[in-house]
This record gives sequence, C-alpha cells and structure tokens, in this order.
Amino acid sequence: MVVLLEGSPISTEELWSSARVTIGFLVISLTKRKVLLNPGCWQYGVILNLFSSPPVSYRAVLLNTGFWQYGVMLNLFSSPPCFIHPSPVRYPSPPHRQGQLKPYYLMNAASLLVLDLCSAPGGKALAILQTADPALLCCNEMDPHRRDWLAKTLESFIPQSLSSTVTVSNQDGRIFGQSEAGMYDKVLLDAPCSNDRSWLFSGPGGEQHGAVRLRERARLPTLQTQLLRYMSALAAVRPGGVAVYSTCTLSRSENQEVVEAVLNTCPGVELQDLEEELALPLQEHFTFTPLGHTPSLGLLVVPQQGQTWGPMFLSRIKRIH
Ligand SMILES: C[S@@+](CC[C@H](N)C(=O)[O-])C[C@H]1O[C@@H](n2cnc3c(N)ncnc32)[C@H](O)[C@@H]1O
Repeated sequence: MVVLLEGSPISTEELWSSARVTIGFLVISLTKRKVLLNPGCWQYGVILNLFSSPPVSYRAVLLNTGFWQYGVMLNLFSSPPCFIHPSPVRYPSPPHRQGQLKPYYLMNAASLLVLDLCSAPGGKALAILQTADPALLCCNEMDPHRRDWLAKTLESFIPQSLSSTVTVSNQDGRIFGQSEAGMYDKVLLDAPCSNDRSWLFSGPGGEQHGAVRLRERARLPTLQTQLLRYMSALAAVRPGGVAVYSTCTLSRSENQEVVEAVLNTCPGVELQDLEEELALPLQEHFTFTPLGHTPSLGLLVVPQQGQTWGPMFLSRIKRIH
C-alpha cells in the first residue's frame, strides 16, 4: 500500500529511509499527486518507427487528430519522430507480429529529452537510433530478462540493415568504464530508480511489497552514484564527451544528491547547464523545475494537470580530461 501525503514537493528522504515503516510514503504536492494517481490522464508520446513502412501514414493520421511533432518544436532532432497530444489521448500499443517491424513506440514524452546509450527495455535506444545517427550504439543491460526484452524491442523496431550499428552487452554498469574506458562520445545513464509512477501503482501485494521496495529504494542512491562515477559512465566517456544522467523519480537523494556526490568526488568533470538548451524552448509544454535558479544540478520535469509528462530528472556532465 502506498500512502500519499500533502507536503513539500521533493525533499522528503527521511521518510523513505525509515526502516521501520512497512508501507511506502511519498510526500508530494497535491497537483502532482492527482496526476500520478490517475493513469486515465497520463499522456504518451508516439514515436514513429522510421524504419518500418506502415500501410497507413501514421504521421498524417496523428497530425489530423491534433498531435504535434515535438522534435520540430525542440529543433533538437534531425528527424522528428515524436508526436504528442495536448490532451490525454491514448494510442493503442502495436501488437507483435512475427517478421514485421512495429510502426510506432509509446513512451512518456519527457523521456525523449535524453539520449540513451544503454539499458532495457530500449525506448531511448530507439530514439537515439532514429535521431542521432550513431556510428555505434552499445546497449548495455545487466538483468537477463530485461536484456531479452531489450533484444525484442530492437528486433521489433530496427531493420536488419542497421544491425551492425547496434550491439547489446550485459555488463554490470558499475564497472563498465573499466573495460571500455574513454571509448564513447556520449553516455546515457538512464538509471534504475524508484520510478514514482510504478511505485504508486504497486497494486495488491500490500505491505510486504512496500517493505521490499523501501529496502531497495534505500540502496538506490549508492547504486546510482556507482553507475555514474569514474569507474562507470564517466569512465566510458572520452575526454571532451558528455554523460547524461536521468531518472524518472522526484527523489532529491536519487537526483541532485547523486550528481552532487559525483561532482565532488570526480576530478576533471564539469556540470553543463540545460536551461537554455532544453527548458526554455520547451517550457510551454513541459513543467520544469527549477527554472531561473542557476546553477542547478539538473532539470526536473514535473507532471502537472494537462502536462502530465514526467517525472524525469536530467543532468549533463562533461568530461574535461
Ligand atoms: C530506468 S531502466 C532503463 C530504461 C531504458 N533506458 C529505456 O529507455 O527503455 C534502468 C535499467 O537499468 C538496469 N540496471 C540496474 N542495475 C544495473 C547495473 N548495475 N548495470 C547495468 N544495468 C543495470 C535495470 O535492469 C533497468 O533495466
């Protein structure tokens, strides 16, 4: 069971770390609570699969039904694959058909603000392949079941001709940078996190489930820091390259505090400002916090009524040497 309380928006870590509680507590503002508790109002971005040749022109259908192309507005992608709707219009998930590529992928549009270099189930990997034209995309996932899921996503969306561009590996991300030090221009660490949406919907299973998740949650900041620091993401990126750290939680200890810990302990890295590049051009459509409070350790997309994208935290770190 999950109990929601009204309170300050984010920094309530003491509650999470209390080992005595067998139910989960999330303190969150009323508007965010309403959004997160009401899946009926959740919005999904529709990423067209440019590799498939669907019989229907989904692009035309989407535009005719009030969707807009968010890649065009952001001017961030070479091609604009993602469509979102101003109201919570739901597109059905395309079924798996043997030997056929799926025409589109559904995901929280806030996720598309980052480029993913690794990990299941592969939504950001797909976005990277469609927009960033990488010479090589290495998708790393440690969990074998999730790696199978990732492989299925790639099989369902990526044509054979691109198969040599994508590799799938199964290393522990915490030591990835040791074996492939400085090999990558860009690394996305879309980290395992407490995932506020799925936390709220842990469903029947009750207190026991909540207790396990609380214990897991307490371990996350350490895991996230290990994944980001110099043995892993920041070691795999070459000097001059960038690592993006992202989560889908509002938790300060999994977001800003992880970034702060890494900046304080890793020499030769520099935090980059995302406000001008991302938050300002998109503020009409996404609710970012903080805005205008630089320097900040990252940007948080906060779900609101009518703009239910997020939560999504983003921080970009450049490796100087
Ligand atoms: C938030 S999910 C990634 C979602 C993905 N980027 C996407 O867009 O579909 C985080 C993933 O990290 C994986 N993971 C957890 N610990 C890991 C580790 N030590 N090394 C590598 N992957 C890990 C989890 O199994 C999970 O699949």
